[in-house]
Amino acid sequence: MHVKHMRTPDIVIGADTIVSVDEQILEKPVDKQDAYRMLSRLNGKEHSVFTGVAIIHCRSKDNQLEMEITDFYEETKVKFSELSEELLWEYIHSGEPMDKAGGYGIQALGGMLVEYVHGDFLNVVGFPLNHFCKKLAELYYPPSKHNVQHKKYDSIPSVDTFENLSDGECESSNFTEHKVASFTVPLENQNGVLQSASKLPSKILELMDGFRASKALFVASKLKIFDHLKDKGPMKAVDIASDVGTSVCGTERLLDACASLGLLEKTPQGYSNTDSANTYLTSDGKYSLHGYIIHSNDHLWPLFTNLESAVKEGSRQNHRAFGKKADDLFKDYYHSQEVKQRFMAAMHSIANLTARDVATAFDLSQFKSACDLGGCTGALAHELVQVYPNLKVTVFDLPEVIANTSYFQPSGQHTAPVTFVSGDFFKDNLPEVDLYILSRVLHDWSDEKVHVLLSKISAVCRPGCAILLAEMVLDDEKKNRSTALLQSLNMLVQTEGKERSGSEYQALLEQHGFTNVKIRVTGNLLDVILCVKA
Ligand SMILES: C[S@@+](CC[C@H](N)C(=O)[O-])C[C@H]1O[C@@H](n2cnc3c(N)ncnc32)[C@H](O)[C@@H]1O
Repeated sequence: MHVKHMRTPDIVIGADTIVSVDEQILEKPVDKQDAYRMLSRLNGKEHSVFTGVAIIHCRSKDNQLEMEITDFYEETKVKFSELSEELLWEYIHSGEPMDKAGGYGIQALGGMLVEYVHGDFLNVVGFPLNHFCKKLAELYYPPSKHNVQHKKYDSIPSVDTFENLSDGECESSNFTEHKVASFTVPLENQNGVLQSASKLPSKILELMDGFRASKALFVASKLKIFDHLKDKGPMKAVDIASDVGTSVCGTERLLDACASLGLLEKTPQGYSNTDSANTYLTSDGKYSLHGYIIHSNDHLWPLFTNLESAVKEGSRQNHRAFGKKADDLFKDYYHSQEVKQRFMAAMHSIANLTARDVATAFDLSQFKSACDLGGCTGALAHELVQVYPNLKVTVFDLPEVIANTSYFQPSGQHTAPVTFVSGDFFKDNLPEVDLYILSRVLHDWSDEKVHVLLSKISAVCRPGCAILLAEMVLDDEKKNRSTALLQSLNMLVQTEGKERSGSEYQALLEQHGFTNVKIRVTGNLLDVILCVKA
């Protein structure tokens, strides 16, 4: 680009921090409910998005041009993806700010909300640098038609006009190298006429790539790359490889893949964690998903490899994936300390992420005692006693689990009201309490076993006492967000249970004398059902 021939202009950028969507100007951070409502309205529609209002003063000297651009609106059309609650909440929980240029973080996780951009991608990100540089270049050296190439980028989101500003001299500018990593061939033929690109089934291609993307995330997590980069400045691939003990060429490719997926930031100085990698992918954060990612890699991946057999046979595939068939999945998990620890860490990470929404879905302040049956590490129990300081919570789980809970206890927290009791909820006596909690427990079991468990609870539960279920609740047509329906496949490959609809849970509960069944869809990974013993 020709800008390098001129003096550095004196540039003032104004109002760059306003993002306006449908004449709604977002100047302040919005809370997640507002964000949810606002984004829901964009579902599957095309919208004009105006961002990056620039006021530019260029002083000229020595025969160079003086320029002032005050009105620099550039209209860009953005098509928002078919938004599912799952996507929205994933995004909202990512903590991406809503209040500044690039307001919905389109260059990072926000990109998943957007199907395509007509116009200038950078304009949606914030200051329309692309157009600014183009205008400067035009003013100094009007471009010949052949210098303008049209490219199609397949990064998220798809962008249909992202002009190449290079003139050949700067073809490998940092920008083209780092921000726009993947694209297909130029679409202009020799006559300067755009060839029509065949319409790509982007959704399908994305799904075909999905397993590679998952595996890249899993391997980077296993190698603790996100831990390694936490709280550090950018690092070069060669240094990361040497610290982690991996090959330089393999590490570089993995890091580039992670950067393209928005998990890492890549700059000329090296690779660093994105904010969401720091929050969710390092192993020690409160909301770390590390445990579940490792479980997904080591346990779920081999099971999903046998999905075809699971579908043909309609049953779990532990014997094919791991060469043994235990009576139930928990015997599989608890046969070795390593597998048990991994499973508990996986449960712990999801429980931490969901506990606040589960605990607050209903007002539980009337209950004085609760028992979290199959409560595992006690993550939900600890959240409950934070929210309801007068509630005493007992975590009831198999002896192998209870013996292993100390590792997962929060430090520096008042933990007195949570107690741990070991037992088998199918066989042993259950504690007498006001509220029985079953979080991700019923989905592990067949209707037959669910009846056994519910009848045991019903027998010990006094009138007015209650059951709280936390599960991914399907809707009656089973047309939920994909997370829930993929979770259904998860249950098929590894358990005798299944995800159920609200009506199915209601019918099961009512058969055991529980009435007034209320369902709250939280928007988090788990929904909540409360019912009372008549
Ligand atoms: C899918 S995990 C859910 C853990 C936790 N409630 C959560 O939501 O994170 C199921 C839990 O049920 C426990 N469990 C399975 N069978 C059990 C039994 N017969 N008696 C007591 N607990 C059992 C498991 O050990 C495990 O902790």
